[in-house]
Amino acid sequence: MSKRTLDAFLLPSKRCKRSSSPLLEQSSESPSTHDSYPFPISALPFNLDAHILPASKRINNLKDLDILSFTPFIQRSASHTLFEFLRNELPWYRVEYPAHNRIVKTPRFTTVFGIDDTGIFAGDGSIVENPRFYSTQILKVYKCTPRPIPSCLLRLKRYVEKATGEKFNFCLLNYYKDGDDSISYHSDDEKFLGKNPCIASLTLGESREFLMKHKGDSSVKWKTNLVSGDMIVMRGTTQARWLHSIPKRKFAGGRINITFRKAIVRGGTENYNQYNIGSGNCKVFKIMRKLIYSLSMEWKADEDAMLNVLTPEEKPLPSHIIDTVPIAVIGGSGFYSFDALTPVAKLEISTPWGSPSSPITIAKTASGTPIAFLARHGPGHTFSPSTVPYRENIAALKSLGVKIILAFSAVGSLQEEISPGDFVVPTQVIDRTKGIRPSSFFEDGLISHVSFADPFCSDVEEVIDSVRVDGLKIHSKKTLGREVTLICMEGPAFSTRAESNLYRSWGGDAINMSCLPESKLALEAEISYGMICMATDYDCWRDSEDIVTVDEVTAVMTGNVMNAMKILALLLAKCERGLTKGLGEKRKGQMKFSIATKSDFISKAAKEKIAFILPGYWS
Ligand SMILES: CSC[C@H]1O[C@H](OP(=O)(O)O)[C@H](O)[C@@H]1O
Ligand SMILES: Nc1ncnc2[nH]cnc12
Ligand SMILES: [Fe+2]
Repeated sequence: MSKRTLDAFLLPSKRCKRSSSPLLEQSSESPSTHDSYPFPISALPFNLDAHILPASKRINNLKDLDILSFTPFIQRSASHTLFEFLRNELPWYRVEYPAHNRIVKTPRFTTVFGIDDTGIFAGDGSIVENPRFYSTQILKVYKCTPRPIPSCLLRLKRYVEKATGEKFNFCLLNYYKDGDDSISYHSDDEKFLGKNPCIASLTLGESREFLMKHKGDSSVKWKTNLVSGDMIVMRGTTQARWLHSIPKRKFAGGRINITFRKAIVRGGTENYNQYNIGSGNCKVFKIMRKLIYSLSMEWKADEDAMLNVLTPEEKPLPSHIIDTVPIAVIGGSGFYSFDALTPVAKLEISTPWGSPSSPITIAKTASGTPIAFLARHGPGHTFSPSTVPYRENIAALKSLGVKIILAFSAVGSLQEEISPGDFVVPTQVIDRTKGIRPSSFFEDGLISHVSFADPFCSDVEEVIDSVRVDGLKIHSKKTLGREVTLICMEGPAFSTRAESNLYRSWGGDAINMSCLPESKLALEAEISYGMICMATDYDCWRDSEDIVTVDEVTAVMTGNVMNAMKILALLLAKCERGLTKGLGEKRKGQMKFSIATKSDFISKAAKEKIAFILPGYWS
């Protein structure tokens, strides 16, 4: 099985005939290795030859400005796949360095590869003097350890060199993880680049504004919106006479910028490594990369899902969400962010009931379906199960047009056969919350009594029950041959032994604290809601050594992330396909049978408020 990220998995396979120009898989080249790399860097698993567009436009109508603009240089959809690949495969650094008695924190991730013109890498990775270098300098040991350009970036460098007629020896990359990351006004005019350096800058991922102003006259300005796949080449006196910046931008998703440069002397290598790798460790993305790597190595394709994903469109992702978002994922304990798909926006939504637990992240699958992600307890787990703003969460998702919710939850097992690490798909709930959570959208003289006989949408339940992951036990109506009952308790303390045994005597299979009122509110909002539970412990009914602790819940959850991601990839593909066949429509229009209050008695304010989740009922 070839190596795939979640995005790549959702892209059409070679067998999918509907794709006009898919990224063809490249014959398997080994990863690049070097003593200076923190881990081997994968080769490009796809061939970009058919996705390079070398036509450019020259912009030199302002004084001292000379820019070649390629819009785009790499076709849009291929550029997003490349973004995902580089974000996951490269070692990224958040460099901090001392300057003027303070610590400067670089507001973006960076990484750099290359060596200045005085040195070259020999076949064994050692550095030798460049015989073509005309200086009489004798190669001294570098203070830093230069890193050779890995094969994935060498391929890109060759495309760029061919299109520009220039030669480069460095790839310096910036990763702006979201709109809070930025770079202030500067110019790339270091002496070690020589006079009038040529710098090629390639954008991948989210679009960002690129601002330029003249050094001598700041009223002379130029700006452009750099979209994924675009490349600008700054030449001539551009660096000497102009400054450029990427300002912060609210709600922007991730963007990678690759600059190709040519350093002439050794000082260039020292400088680039000091400011873009630093002396710290590469954090965050190394960990994520490992997770995705091992996940994709073990990947077993769901053939059905593979053949039915839609062709990705050849258009840039919009910087703001204009489409509706049909599918949402709610992450529970231990599942606070959704990194496997590229985020395209972060939305702060306010509802008539207030704000949700966290900003809602929007990502898109390869076929372009937007997916919303919301962390139930907040990104830092700051809401207890009793204080989660459930109404705000469901209302915010509904306002985006969400039809299907896939809700994840960490649960205790109440049955011997459900071991920690197993997944459970509940079909029934017993409410053991204490009435302190607002559990209905209907108030203020607008009364509704909806049937909660089926707390989960049977269509979504069926989809969840249809996916299987090798080595993972899933307990469901199908495997157990009966209803699967979840107890939802108030908490925050876990149950007493007497309670735990009582729940077992009631036929409880699993226990959590957060299914309610979430599933009830989803029903009121006519959203098809299903829950995927991950068993983390045996609660306290079994014997004294087995008493549940948060540490245990977190540890099991951490070990389970890979299974959650695998299930999620399959579920998203199935739900996406299901949308075209009516999945997510089952509860539509159902609420009209539940409203008890006569229309004339409902206040205008109450109608307006409820229209946020049920638009059109009284319009
Ligand atoms: C952290 S242990 C108890 C906590 O875990 C579950 O959270 P979630 O359902 O959001 O995964 C359980 O419901 C409790 O809120
Ligand atoms: N034993 C337990 N009881 C309630 N909620 C839980 N979430 C995870 N384990 C749990
Ligand atoms: Fe720059």
